[in-house]
Amino acid sequence: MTKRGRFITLEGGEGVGKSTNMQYVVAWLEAQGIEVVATREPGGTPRAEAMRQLLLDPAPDEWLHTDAELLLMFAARAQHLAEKILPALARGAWVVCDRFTDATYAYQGGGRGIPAERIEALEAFVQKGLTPDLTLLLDMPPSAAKQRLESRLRDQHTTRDRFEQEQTAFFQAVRDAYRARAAQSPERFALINADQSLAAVQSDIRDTLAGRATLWH
Ligand SMILES: Nc1ncnc2c1ncn2[C@@H]1O[C@H](COP(=O)(O)OP(=O)(O)OP(=O)(O)O)[C@@H](O)[C@H]1O
Ligand SMILES: Cc1cn([C@H]2C[C@H](O)[C@@H](COP(=O)(O)O)O2)c(=O)[nH]c1=O
Repeated sequence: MTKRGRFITLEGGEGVGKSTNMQYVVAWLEAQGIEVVATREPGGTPRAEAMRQLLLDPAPDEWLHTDAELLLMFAARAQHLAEKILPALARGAWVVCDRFTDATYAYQGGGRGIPAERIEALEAFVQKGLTPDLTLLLDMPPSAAKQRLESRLRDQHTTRDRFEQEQTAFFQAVRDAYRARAAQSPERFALINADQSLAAVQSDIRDTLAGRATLWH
């Protein structure tokens, strides 16, 4: 019988380095001879990416109800799980995902103030018990991450999406919620100090991947 693959997620606020370090994680795992499926949320499949457009579109004259935002996050997740994540894990591939349900607890829970019980109900309905095997939480103060984000937006000539337009208090609440979740589940989370050189961050990530016994047994 094929052994189920592992599910690794990267989490953290805006601009902390998730996409940059995602590439590092994928390359490191592939160097160990592992088949890796790299993906992201919201999105990861064509229909889920269409939902991402609705969620991130800053459309200045329109608003999105917070309950609609929450439900769309889980609708995109249901599609992503069925079409991509679950089949990959079943055939033994490892899935590395840029954000997953911890982002919902942090942004819709911490940021928007939606009660955790409502998120838990949707999580149980959509995920049916699936949780990541390891979550790398890239943590740094939002003020420092904002500077990185702004320089990336300048370099890439892109504009802020709907979440990136939020104020400092929102991002502080997101960070607090992430840290609280990491403290509740230390066996799943690795808290990585993202406020250091890229080489130092990647060294911490490498040590975490190599040292997490639950991934390898
Ligand atoms: N440790 C680091 N030190 C300095 N700059 C970094 C570091 N890590 C990433 N960066 C730079 O910071 C910017 C943001 O990084 P990245 O896009 O990977 O963040 P992100 O968390 O994926 O952002 P988002 O939340 O918007 O998806 C990029 O320009 C990247 O090159
Ligand atoms: C999965 C998920 C994501 N979000 C937010 C967080 C970010 O602002 C965007 C995604 O953009 P990124 O540049 O790809 O990080 O979506 C959220 O609010 N809730 C979620 O569950």
